[in-house]
Amino acid sequence: MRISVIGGGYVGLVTAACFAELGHDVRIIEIDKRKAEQINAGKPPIYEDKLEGILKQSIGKRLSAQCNYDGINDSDLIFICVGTPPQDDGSADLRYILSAAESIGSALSGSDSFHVVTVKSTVPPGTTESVVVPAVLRKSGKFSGIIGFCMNPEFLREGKAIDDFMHPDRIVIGGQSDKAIDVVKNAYEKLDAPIITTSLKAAEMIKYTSNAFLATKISFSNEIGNICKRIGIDVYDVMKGIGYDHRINPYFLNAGLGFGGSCFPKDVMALIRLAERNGEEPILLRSVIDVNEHQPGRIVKILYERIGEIKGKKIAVLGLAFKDNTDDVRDSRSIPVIEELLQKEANISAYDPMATETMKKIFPDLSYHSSVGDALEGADACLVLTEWPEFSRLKDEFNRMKNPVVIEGRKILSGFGTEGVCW
Ligand SMILES: NC(=O)c1ccc[n+]([C@@H]2O[C@H](COP(=O)([O-])OP(=O)(O)OC[C@H]3O[C@@H](n4cnc5c(N)ncnc54)[C@H](O)[C@@H]3O)[C@@H](O)[C@H]2O)c1
Ligand SMILES: O=c1ccn([C@@H]2O[C@H](COP(=O)(O)OP(=O)(O)O[C@H]3O[C@H](CO)[C@@H](O)[C@H](O)[C@H]3O)[C@@H](O)[C@H]2O)c(=O)[nH]1
Repeated sequence: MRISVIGGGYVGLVTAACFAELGHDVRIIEIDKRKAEQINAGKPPIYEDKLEGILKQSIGKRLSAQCNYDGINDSDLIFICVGTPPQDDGSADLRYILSAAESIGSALSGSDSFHVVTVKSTVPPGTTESVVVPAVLRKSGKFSGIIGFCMNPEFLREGKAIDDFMHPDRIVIGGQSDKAIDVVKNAYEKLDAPIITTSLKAAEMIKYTSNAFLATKISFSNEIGNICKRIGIDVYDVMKGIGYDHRINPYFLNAGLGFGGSCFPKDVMALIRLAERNGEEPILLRSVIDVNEHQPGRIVKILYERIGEIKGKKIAVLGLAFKDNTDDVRDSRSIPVIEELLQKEANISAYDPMATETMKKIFPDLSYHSSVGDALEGADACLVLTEWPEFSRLKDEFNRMKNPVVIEGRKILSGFGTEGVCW
């Protein structure tokens, strides 16, 4: 099958690489010339496990990137994977979606064959119908039915994106017609996963609901963790105890600094705005955000309780990425922690296995180190902010600190009597 993927960012690149791996001919349209060149050189602009290997195998054969929309009228299936960042009020900014839809429409204007335009970006319910369909039809000069429309949300996690794409729990396809849905189904035919077909709007809502539910589990664990901390209970024991109940399950119950990344905070906020605009009071979703906003401040409060005045002290910060196995720092929980430490005039000594360069764009003046040991040298305290597995193996490195005060965001260290933010 011939597929075009609009947007060569995280989701676009992973989607394109995986479809190429599944044997399709894939063209990426990425307006950022530098990114398109990097992709064509087999160098992913983002770090993602296994991505570079797949890219190198496919590029120039079944996969290519370009900056314009030329030739997409050859494609049976076109995926829109552009960003939907938050606006100032938290609602989703749909300008990239609109612009991509208009460009697709113009590019399809001369074509006589059937194409399916599929939104993979996370968009508020109603967007495909009210923004994408009219823009594509207007610019192409075609009628509904000549072009098919689907919405196929993506559930990949950064750091595990290739495996998530290739082994999904389910594939959700919302569509206007069976004919359009069948084209999308065919693209995935080599994958072994249940396919759920719905309306366009329901598919869009499934994505927000999935992220909001997972974020709710995390905020719930954090609230229980905060109570546990007060009364001397390890919340990780408690969550293990409830996670064996199959109605609950053990996933996404890890308490700590809360959820970061480019999806959960933005998508829960967008859902809140959607509810409000439709006259609903999203009481629970607001609490999910409230709990999340408070977690980073807790680690600084514990730090103050342990070492007193923070001004002028050397604080080692281990972990900058929003989670392990990525160099992505978008909405990382380390950002509010570092901001508060800087406000209190701490000297920050930072280390991350992968995210130093990305974090330098936000905090250029921190003292960054290339090893944990160097970051810990002479430190008055250490905060562990990201759940990198390599931190769980740390031992002698802590001997380089001035004071053995180590406070963890997530429970990954063992055997040091370290303290956690909520246990
Ligand atoms: N990052 C994730 O893990 C993840 C997972 C699932 C879903 N999503 C959703 O997928 C969407 C994309 O997220 P992302 O993280 O890949 O974003 P991103 O910002 O990394 O990538 C978007 C890319 O689209 C390009 N672009 C913008 N307008 C364009 C246009 N008109 N034509 C061609 N290219 C254009 C940008 O230059 C950028 O490279 C968002 O809606 C996001 O919520 C993200
Ligand atoms: O028990 C947990 C699990 C995760 N987190 C944090 O939650 C955030 C998000 O983690 P994760 O979901 O693993 O990463 P993402 O790449 O943001 O993936 C989420 O967001 C994507 C974009 O929408 C979806 O596609 C995925 O299904 C969804 O898991 C990170 O800050 C994690 O540290 C916790 O605090 N506790």
